[in-house]
Amino acid sequence: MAFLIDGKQISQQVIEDTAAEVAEFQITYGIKPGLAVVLVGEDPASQVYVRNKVKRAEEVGLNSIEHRLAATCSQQALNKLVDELNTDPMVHGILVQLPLPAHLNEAEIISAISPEKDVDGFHPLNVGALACGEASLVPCTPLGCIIMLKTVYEDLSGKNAVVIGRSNIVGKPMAALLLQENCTVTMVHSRTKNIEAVCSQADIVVAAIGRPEFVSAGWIKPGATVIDVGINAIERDGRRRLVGDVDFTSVEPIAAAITPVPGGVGPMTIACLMKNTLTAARSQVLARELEREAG
Ligand SMILES: Nc1nc2c(c(=O)[nH]1)N[C@@H](CN(C=O)c1ccc(C(=O)N[C@@H](CCC(=O)O)C(=O)O)cc1)CN2
Ligand SMILES: [Mg+2]
Repeated sequence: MAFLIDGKQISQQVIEDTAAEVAEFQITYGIKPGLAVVLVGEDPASQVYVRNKVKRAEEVGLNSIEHRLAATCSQQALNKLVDELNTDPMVHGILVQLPLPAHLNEAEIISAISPEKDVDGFHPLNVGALACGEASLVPCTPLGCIIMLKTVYEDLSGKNAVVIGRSNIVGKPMAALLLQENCTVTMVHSRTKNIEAVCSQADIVVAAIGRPEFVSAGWIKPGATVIDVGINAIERDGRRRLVGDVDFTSVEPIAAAITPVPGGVGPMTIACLMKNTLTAARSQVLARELEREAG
């Protein structure tokens, strides 16, 4: 039986640590770090995630600001809101919930967010900084995966890690972070040949492909650690269920450690957003102090 990497418990610790640091920040600087969450439209899953983000932000003591725009809102209106948030000194972090309705250009909006307030770590400047090993604001889901992996391994150096999926939100930044931890990293995707054989060599498998229960027992080396980023709603036995990208039932007896779905990576994503907001607030306050000193 594998060790269950408990995302709920680990995320609670991240939340508590961040709350303590937020309280200290407020004492030192006399302001609360501010997080603005922008939701466009009424996608039911996005509404749940945004509600949870706002709830967690309040719990850690952030100044939480929520903006809701209609699904029909124009690119111009969304750009205008982002511009206003960029210049608002009470806002240190800006998050635009994805996916956006199809008529809106996601890349343009992500690039419009000021890089120092980009708590999702999706802005091209932050992506570049991560590639150079210099990032401070890194995407929340991969950051959460690294924190979970560090509860299993004291040192990730030299581990063979395979990342399944090459999305900008998870796969690519995940590979960059694992590389920063000195793992030997392989990325596999829909065009990879012998994907199963590649995965079965891995000490660490991170599955982020968005296909329910795609990774099965034959893909996993006995004793490997499996991080399941997938959140897929399926119907089984007439009931709606959430399953990951990993076939938990067949993989769990083979792996040494595994994340469950739900209760694994998901809660870590939200906890890391709180952590990133504090990081962003600290660096903005420091930058302003330096500007003042320079006159
Ligand atoms: N701007 C962003 N958009 C999206 C991101 C993101 O990081 N930034 N990630 C995902 C959605 N997401 C956060 O936004 C997210 C997804 C899932 C969870 C979560 O806690 N899931 C629970 C199960 C929830 C349920 O019951 O439906 C779990 O896994 O236990 C948190 C955050 C895409 N968009
Ligand atoms: Mg992919």
